[in-house]
Amino acid sequence: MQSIYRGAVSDRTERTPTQPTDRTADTIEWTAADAVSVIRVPRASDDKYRRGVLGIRTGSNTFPGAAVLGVDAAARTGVGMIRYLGPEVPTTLVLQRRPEIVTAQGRVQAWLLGSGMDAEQRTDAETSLVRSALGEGVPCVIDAGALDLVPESGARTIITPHAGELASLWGRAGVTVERSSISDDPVHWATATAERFGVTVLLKGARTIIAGPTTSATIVISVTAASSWAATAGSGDVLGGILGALLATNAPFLADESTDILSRVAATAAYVHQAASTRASGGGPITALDIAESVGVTIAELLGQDSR
Ligand SMILES: NC(=O)C1=CN([C@@H]2O[C@H](COP(=O)(O)OP(=O)(O)OC[C@H]3O[C@@H](n4cnc5c(N)ncnc54)[C@H](OP(=O)(O)O)[C@@H]3O)[C@@H](O)[C@H]2O)[C@@H](O)CC1
Ligand SMILES: Nc1ncnc2c1ncn2[C@@H]1O[C@H](COP(=O)(O)OP(=O)(O)O)[C@@H](O)[C@H]1O
Repeated sequence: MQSIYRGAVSDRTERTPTQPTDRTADTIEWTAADAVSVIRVPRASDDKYRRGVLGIRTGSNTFPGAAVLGVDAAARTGVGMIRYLGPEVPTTLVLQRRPEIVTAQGRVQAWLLGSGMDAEQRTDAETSLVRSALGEGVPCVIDAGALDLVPESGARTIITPHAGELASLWGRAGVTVERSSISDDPVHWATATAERFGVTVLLKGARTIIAGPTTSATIVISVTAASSWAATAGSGDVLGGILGALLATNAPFLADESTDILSRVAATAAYVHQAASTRASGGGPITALDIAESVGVTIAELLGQDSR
């Protein structure tokens, strides 16, 4: 199996940061072989629970589509079961699209939280349900409208902001930073955020950057999109679903709270997302749902390239 260190150092930065980090980051570009090393193929001894159950609290009556997109992408990434536990409107739409989804509460191996939520419109009841998920001690993906709760999250958390959401996260912590500053130096800001908030950061963009919080794990990972057709509404909600499914299926390997593994899982989600976008696009325009629909065949092709 290829090492994550193969593919090597593309930019080594030593800088005086504007925020408290002095970490020197070696950035590697994630490869198909790296992604394959993280995708868990079901075995004869597996059943739906052994494969992993993903809990999803996403969507709102304002943004129900985000829930459908994330659920669809997670289902196509491959997971034993999805428990979708959201508001009424998205629940109806999710079940119309995917009757496989379970809407009853129960144990999960990972949570996907926040896509399609609006922190300012969230009810107290919804906030307390998200808090309760964060408090369960299972690995979590925090996206979009749950990012305000990052300071309350545990160690095994991956956050998936775009540059604007990351600027807001720092703003709430009392540090003003422009969205454009983050886009101009995503490696720095992903690293600084991971250290400041103690979470694994997947900073979205044409070049997605993944950084973990530990000072010992100095590797920062990049995933560079082959084209920009994926810059379309709901594309990030699809990424959240892919990541949630990969997190749930890798849950047995996350028990040691290794943040390095979280970075590998996050990078694989970004890789699968960009590969599925490329496959769906074929050089032309795509919708977010097109990306989700091509995830299964994209993973099959990745596994077919594996030389193990
Ligand atoms: N199908 C679904 O259900 C979908 C649901 N989605 C869900 O929506 C939620 C919000 O996520 P988001 O990333 O869209 O908004 P957000 O982070 O608040 O950034 C807003 C920034 O954009 C800017 N801006 C706005 N309009 C602009 C314009 N025309 N041209 C230029 N700029 C413009 C605006 O700037 P302003 O207008 O204030 O100057 C502000 O800076 C989230 O929960 C997500 O999951 C999405 O995934 C989409 C599909
Ligand atoms: N210029 C670009 N080229 C390629 N991919 C992009 C580009 N801009 C954004 N993306 C990708 O598209 C997705 C957008 O996510 P996000 O900003 O959360 O949108 P949404 O909230 O509409 O789902 C991310 O996966 C991001 O990496």
